[in-house]
Amino acid sequence: MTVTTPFVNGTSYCTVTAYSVPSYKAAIDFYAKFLSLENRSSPDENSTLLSNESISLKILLRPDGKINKNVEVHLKELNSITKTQDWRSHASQSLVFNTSDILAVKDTLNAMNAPLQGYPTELFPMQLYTLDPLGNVVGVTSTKNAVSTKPTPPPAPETSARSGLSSKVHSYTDLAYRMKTTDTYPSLPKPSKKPQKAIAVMTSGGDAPGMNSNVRAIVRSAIFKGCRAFVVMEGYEGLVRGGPEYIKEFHWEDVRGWSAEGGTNIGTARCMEFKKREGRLLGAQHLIEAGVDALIVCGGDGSLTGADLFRSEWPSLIEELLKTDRISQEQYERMKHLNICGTVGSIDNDMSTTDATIGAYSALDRICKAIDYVEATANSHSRAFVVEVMGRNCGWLALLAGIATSADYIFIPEKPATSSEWQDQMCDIVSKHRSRGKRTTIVVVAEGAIGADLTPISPSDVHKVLVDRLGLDTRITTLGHVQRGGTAVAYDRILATLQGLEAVNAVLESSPDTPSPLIAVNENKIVRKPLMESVKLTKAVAEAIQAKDFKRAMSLRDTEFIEHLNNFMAINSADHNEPKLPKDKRLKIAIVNVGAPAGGINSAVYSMATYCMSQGHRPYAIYNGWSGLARHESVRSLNWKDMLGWQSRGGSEIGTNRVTPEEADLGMIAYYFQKYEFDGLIIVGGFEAFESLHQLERARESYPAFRIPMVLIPATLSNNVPGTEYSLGSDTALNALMEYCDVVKQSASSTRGRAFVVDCQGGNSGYLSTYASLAVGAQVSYVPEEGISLEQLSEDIEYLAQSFEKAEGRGRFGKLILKSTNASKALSATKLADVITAEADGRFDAKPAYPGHVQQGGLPSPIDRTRATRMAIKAVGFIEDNQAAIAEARAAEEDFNADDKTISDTAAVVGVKGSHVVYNSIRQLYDYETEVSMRMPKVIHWQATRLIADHLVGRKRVD
Ligand SMILES: Nc1ncnc2c1ncn2[C@@H]1O[C@H](COP(=O)(O)OP(=O)(O)OP(=O)(O)O)[C@@H](O)[C@H]1O
Ligand SMILES: O=P(O)(O)OC[C@H]1O[C@](O)(CO)[C@@H](O)[C@@H]1O
Ligand SMILES: [Mg+2]
Repeated sequence: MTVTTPFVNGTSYCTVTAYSVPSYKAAIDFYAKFLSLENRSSPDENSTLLSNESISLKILLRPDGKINKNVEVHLKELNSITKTQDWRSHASQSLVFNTSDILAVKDTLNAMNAPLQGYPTELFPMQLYTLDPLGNVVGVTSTKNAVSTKPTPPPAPETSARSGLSSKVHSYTDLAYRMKTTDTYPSLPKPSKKPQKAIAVMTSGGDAPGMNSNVRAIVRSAIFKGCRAFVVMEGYEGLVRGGPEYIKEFHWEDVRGWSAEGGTNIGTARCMEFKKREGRLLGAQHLIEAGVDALIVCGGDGSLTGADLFRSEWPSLIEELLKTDRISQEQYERMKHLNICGTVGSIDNDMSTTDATIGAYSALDRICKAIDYVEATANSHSRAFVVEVMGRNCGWLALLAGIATSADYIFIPEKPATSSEWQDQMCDIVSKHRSRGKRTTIVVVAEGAIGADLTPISPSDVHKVLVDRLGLDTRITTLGHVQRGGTAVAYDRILATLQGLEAVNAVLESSPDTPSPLIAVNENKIVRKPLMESVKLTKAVAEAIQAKDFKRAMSLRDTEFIEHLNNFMAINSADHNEPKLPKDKRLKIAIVNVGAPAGGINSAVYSMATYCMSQGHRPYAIYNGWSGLARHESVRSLNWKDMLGWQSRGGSEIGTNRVTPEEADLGMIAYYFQKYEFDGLIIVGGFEAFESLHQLERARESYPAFRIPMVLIPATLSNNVPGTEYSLGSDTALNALMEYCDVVKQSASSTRGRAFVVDCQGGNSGYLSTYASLAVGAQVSYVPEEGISLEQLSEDIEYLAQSFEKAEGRGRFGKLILKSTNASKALSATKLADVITAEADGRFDAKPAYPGHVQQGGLPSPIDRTRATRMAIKAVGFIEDNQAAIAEARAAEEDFNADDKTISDTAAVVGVKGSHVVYNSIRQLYDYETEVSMRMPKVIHWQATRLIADHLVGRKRVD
């Protein structure tokens, strides 16, 4: 090791270079120790890892004795300097090294001329550099040991348990780092006087992608909470059969790697016996025999109806079991109460009170991909396709697929029509589309589609009409079980995981008086709903349909379902029908994309424009962002035919760039706004779009043209726009990254002891890494909000090593480490992989992997497409609703007061917060809720998700 330490009293800088250090951790620790300023030391950006075993570290002090700002920022990256959680404080904090500190350094240096903690003296030659006030080196004095500029290799090890380290060095490393040797897995339940809870999970009904994530989360969370975890194999069939073959205890390792697997690994069935009391009686007996006192059922409406019935019957079932001596008095006493909880798993999305069921978005993904494929062949032949999708009693899949693929017509059970009505309607819209130049026709038919007289409508009925009445060359495609196949999309993995955790909490918290809960999701929030009422509501929909009370059926569906249906009808009719609004209410609305491309941007433009047309507004696109407008007057009114296919296309059809209005030319932009007489503006994009809205809002005082309602639809894979928990594109990116990780993980699994460090995009936001790590079950994720603390890194390496050790004999499992690019500028994924490999010391190795711009995704995910439609229509609604507020102010030229809250509220961000869609004024967001220099919201909504991701893989946090 070579250490050079230039400094003079009270002046410029102090450099430490440590070469050929036997271990990275040793180098850092040595460095910290020798400065005697553990809390203030850090390498700077020039830190280089020379090889697996060498590192160069440097710290700079400014002439005024303060640490250079870069270094300050860097402090959080390589050593959590102030041990504070608030990483942002580093950016503004000045850490002052005063003269006495520097003298202390000098003394320490001198003291270190003696062998330090096992390092031979010759490894620590030093120099004092004398600097002029500008920081130039004007003199060099060598200390006792002459400096060696060449890296000196460490001495050969004498004896060591770990190759490459001398025994002394080894002990130094261990001592200095207090290497964690504790088991990082949550401990299994310890014997306790209190009876341990035993929680069982089953999957039931049709399998759904994401069920495995649900089971994994329930098993691990139950164990983590000191309970025993059981699985019931084959759904209710397993309960009825009973015994250890069907009701099995599961351990932590039993669910390893399950997130990336489709279907359900614990089996499912449709069990007729459970529908009879005798079957349920057997089920109760078997549960009691296994000692299970809480049951979590992951299934659809049928399964949860069964669960609800089971719980309500429980007292009478156990009474009977006791009376007939099938259980003991003691078992009876212990099991007087059965806790039941539902996590809704079904591709149909047919359960009331939840926005989504586990598996529904995966099935939608399969459907949209299939329709996207069909679209190409349909276009080539100018054909019509009738696509049948699943959904026995629920049209959600057909409806959302209709929106996401801009299908021409859909059939859903909730909105039946008489035979002549649907035939006329379908033919009318299809022929209008055809006459305007559309070469393809896509009609989506839900499996449960019915006419007003309740007779089923089959794909061949539809086919016949398209052929007979319109003469279209028509084909039928029945997607069938392909829709349930494959691995879960990120949303389902995450939803299933979060619901699993909440289900365990719910059964542990519930008492005999609490109604059984169902774990639901409303917008972005996991919530508990009463199971019985949800089941009742769901049944009521089917009953209303049977009673031909379709209005009621629709009113019983979630408001989001109704919103989607109205949206579909509006964008589908575009300018083909008489506009809804009277002439005096019709507006000129502009849309512009700002920032990097993100999945769903085109869908937003398409939906905004078609919805505007249906309302009677005139939609305009500003091409190529603000610079396009300022330089080339790139404004065009959007017409329907030009946008064909945009709903499902990736990238940005109207072009985008990062230039803000002030950078482009605010004056010119205002001039064009005035020229085109825009009544409203929709900006779609990420942080630059956010900045743009802020600039335009602030410029209202000087430019009357901006005194119009303006709204931002957040769209960026970084998901860092203040005012929303969700930005368009973040789901597409998450899926792209997740699929990449699945592939890389598979490769890692094929090589013994292999981990991959995956470099993730997202700017200063760790959202993508965090959610991807939850979706793929990554062992570790590093994000900019936390940086990479050396202690944590050290802990993680040991934990990974243990984790590899534990996986031995249980099959091969590759491990993933997800690192946001900005989590550390010094440690790229490559360097991090090298450091980890060196520190793992032969126990495993790490390789870097760079998905890069693949993360922007190809085609937008169905979630991004359908949310884009929803947000675009909400954005147009915002512009309509705010006309009056701003029009008045506009008229009062003289006294225009941009600070008036009514006025400033007319420039807002539309976003999702918790369980609501909200509009937040840009002023409020920019002034109070944004860390502008970091391009981040002040409050990160997903902090808890990081802990959950860690918790589910058993990663231990150092602080
Ligand atoms: N009314 C009921 N009483 C008792 N058990 C029931 C009842 N309804 C359904 N079950 C049980 O739940 C199982 C699954 O129900 P079903 O086939 O309706 O699927 P599901 O849970 O609705 O899921 P999906 O619709 O996604 O396939 C049934 O096979 C049966 O064992
Ligand atoms: O796989 P099975 O038992 O044929 O059931 C098919 C049914 O299951 C579901 O996929 C889920 O309920 C329905 O959409 C479909 O009607
Ligand atoms: Mg069902």
